Amino acid sequence: MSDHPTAPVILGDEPGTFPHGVLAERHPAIIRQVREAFPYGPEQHRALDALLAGCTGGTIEPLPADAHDRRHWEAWGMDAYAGRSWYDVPWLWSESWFYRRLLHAVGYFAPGPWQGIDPFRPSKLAELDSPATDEELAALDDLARQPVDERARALLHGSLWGNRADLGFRLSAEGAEETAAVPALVADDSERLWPLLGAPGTGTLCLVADNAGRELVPDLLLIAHLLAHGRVARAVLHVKPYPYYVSDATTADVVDAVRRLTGAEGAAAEYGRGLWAALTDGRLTLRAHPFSCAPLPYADMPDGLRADFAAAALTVVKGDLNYRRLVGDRYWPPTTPFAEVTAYFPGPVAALRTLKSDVITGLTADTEAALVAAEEQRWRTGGTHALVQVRT
Ligand SMILES: O=P(O)(O)OC[C@@]1(O)O[C@H](CO)[C@@H](O)[C@@H]1O
Repeated sequence: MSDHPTAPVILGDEPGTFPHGVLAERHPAIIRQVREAFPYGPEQHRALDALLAGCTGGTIEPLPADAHDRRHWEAWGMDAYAGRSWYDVPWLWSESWFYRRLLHAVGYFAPGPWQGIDPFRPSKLAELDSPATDEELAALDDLARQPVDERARALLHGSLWGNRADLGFRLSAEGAEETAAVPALVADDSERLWPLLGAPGTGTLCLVADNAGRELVPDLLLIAHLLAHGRVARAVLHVKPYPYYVSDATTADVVDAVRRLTGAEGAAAEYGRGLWAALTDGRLTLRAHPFSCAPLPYADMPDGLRADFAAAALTVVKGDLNYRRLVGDRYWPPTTPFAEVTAYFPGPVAALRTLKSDVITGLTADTEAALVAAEEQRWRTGGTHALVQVRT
């Protein structure tokens, strides 16, 4: 990273910027949505009121002394940021902190009747049960007639564009439209991805999942296809240990998605049965590492997680937030080489992401110029562009 060692870390302190809008508007909207989703009691409403006041105008208050994960948060910077405004600490940190505090407010971690109740489950299920999901599953019957490699390419693109289905993003992206002036894919290394899987039937694919529902389903279809055709021997799917960024996938969401597939008809059901069998016989394993909800970049990952990624032939990292964590949540010059900012990653890595925040690396100067000419800086956050970037 020699050329760009000091790209500024993104904070949320500047009114009018995307990060400020997330803290000042998106988080209050999420609190409203969660209040409406469940008949929470007075204690939870009071805690949500306090969170609303704190996250929009207050300071960071440490977790209670008996919080089960206090040790993690201490290691992740809680004591250093305590007493500071949510807007003045790294935006990545304050966003993660918001979801941790929200779960505290609704009693997600405390022993009692609300323990383990995902406040985002109603919206996740609504999406999984939607007619749009039916249509996507029905389309798999046509895809089944394509050659195996074509199917792999189509499923990769399904997984990529599935990342637009992010329920938090949709809270603030009404009206985002496709634009034809510049290509939808701002970087496309997808043909470099396949050889990294190694000799058929030998390698392990790690997939770091992002959203549940209409993103997780195509992620699972891609894994099912690669396993069924012996393209990889094993797959490891990393999910979140607790609800996060509204629609991020947890183990419960994987189970819901696989059941949605097995309960469908035709090719979709076949994929579902393949996934069920792979989970049962250990070819597909799930991981829910605490660091998956950490407010830090992957460059700071602990050794256990590092070993997991090091053992994979390829790690596919899905989505916008994971991209921010992969390259570092900084205002990089857009032409900063992706390979440089991911040089620390312990093995080959591919990012599949639709662009929903300011962070970007690995563009050519021509692509950046075309994007700016057509859209000024809106291409960074509109969710209408995507990328596939690979570091071998
Ligand atoms: O990671 P995902 O689901 O693709 O996107 C998450 C997201 O909606 O949330 C963040 C802002 O809160 C942004 O990084 C991005 O826009």
